[in-house]
Amino acid sequence: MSTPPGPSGGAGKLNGAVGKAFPHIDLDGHDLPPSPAPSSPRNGRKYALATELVYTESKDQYGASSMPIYQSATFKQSSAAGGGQEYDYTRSGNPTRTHLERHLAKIMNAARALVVGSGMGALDVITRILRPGDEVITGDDLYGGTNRLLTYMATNHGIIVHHVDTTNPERVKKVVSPKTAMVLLETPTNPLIKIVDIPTIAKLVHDINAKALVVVDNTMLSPMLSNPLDLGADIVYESGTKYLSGHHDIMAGVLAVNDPAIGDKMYFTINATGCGLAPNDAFLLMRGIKTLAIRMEKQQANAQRIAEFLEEKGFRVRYPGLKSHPQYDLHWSMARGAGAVLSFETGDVALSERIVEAARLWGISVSFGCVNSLISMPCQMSHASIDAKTRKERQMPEDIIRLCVGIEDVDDLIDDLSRALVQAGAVTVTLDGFHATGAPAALADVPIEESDAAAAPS
Ligand SMILES: Cc1ncc(COP(=O)(O)O)c(C=O)c1O
Ligand SMILES: N[C@@H](CCSC[C@H](N)C(=O)O)C(=O)O
Repeated sequence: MSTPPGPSGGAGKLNGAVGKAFPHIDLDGHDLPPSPAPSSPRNGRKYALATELVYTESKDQYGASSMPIYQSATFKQSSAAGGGQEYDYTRSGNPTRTHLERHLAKIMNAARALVVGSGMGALDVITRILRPGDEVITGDDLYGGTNRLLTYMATNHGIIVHHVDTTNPERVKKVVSPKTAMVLLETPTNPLIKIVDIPTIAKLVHDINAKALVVVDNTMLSPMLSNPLDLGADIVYESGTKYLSGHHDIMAGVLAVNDPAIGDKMYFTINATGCGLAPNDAFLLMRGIKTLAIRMEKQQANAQRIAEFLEEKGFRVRYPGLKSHPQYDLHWSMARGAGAVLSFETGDVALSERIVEAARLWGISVSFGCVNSLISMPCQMSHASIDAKTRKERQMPEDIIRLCVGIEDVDDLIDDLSRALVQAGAVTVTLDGFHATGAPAALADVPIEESDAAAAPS
């Protein structure tokens, strides 16, 4: 199979990183979608992001090229009075964690970054800023765990949560009030891959209530593709379990801010509750970050090919790298890439289940952002904590299949998906290609190349 051009040429071309002198032109000379100018350097950032990801100035006394793991709970003090050392106890601070936090602050364009034990742990730290009676505005296509934590806060801690369609800034505007303490945004949303206009919402929220905090979950893009602090967010958090670490071998959560007062509040919570990231996990996260650019580039190129393949076959595909995405321009005005998560519908839950279970190379797992490709049914897996009634109200299709694309050979991924579609009965293969076999709305009617047909079971 030949490689089709990506979104406006070169899927996953990281223009901010690749062509910093010419931010709208990638090195192959393709025009790229409009994107914001590279963010202004902060925290001593001198190079393009791909370089900064691997570039660190370790203060290690032996010049170790990789920051050592300070696997120590406590640190010797030089005097009974405490001695004023930087570290006394790992819950309060640890050199490996500090090294990672400084590195993250640099790549997230933040004055300060903090790391905790998971993405949900990061959101928990943020929600502890809230007081009973505070109002939170958030989306109606929200990660299941985020929905669960906000529901818990509403039930047990007197927080009022408004779920609105955040893809429409006017809907957000209608509910912002002096009681609004926080506006929590995800973009692209998961699993419906809807795009939220961060700059417009941040401005309208701050214009109405300057004290309201705009919080962005950047898990779906990572700092490689977006820096929401530069788009008007007050707090950015992400699950480091995903793209940042990239290998599904740790859980981690990352927080980033520019306002030192918010940073101090969050640090207080981390020390007080003991949720800071352990040194060994900090080491692994730091190691993962160094390959973020190259992983992301390959994952996006693969995702683009797969999204185009499924769309060509007649499925309804949601991916911001496709020109058919209704918010394509908005996405590219805020981000430097489309990411590697896409979803598609079959029109039939049982058919979707059969496709998922027929895949071999694609692992049936929750999570995303890893080097391995994953397939899942969000309504039954990652978003199962949102009850069926709420899912229906929020128009989440029960049959939706989510693909989280890894770094494997893309033709192997497409062959495996083709075979799963055939085996599941979504399509049948004849000598002249794929033919729909079931309910028309559920099926793709697609000619495929002979090599794909050969891969399908008879
Ligand atoms: C968008 C999003 N935010 C936050 C989280 C929470 O991250 P973690 O699993 O690391 O707690 C997840 C997934 O779990 C997610 O998909
Ligand atoms: N059983 C877990 C599900 C985690 S979902 C992980 C990830 N965010 C995804 O979207 O796949 C839970 O209940 O939290």
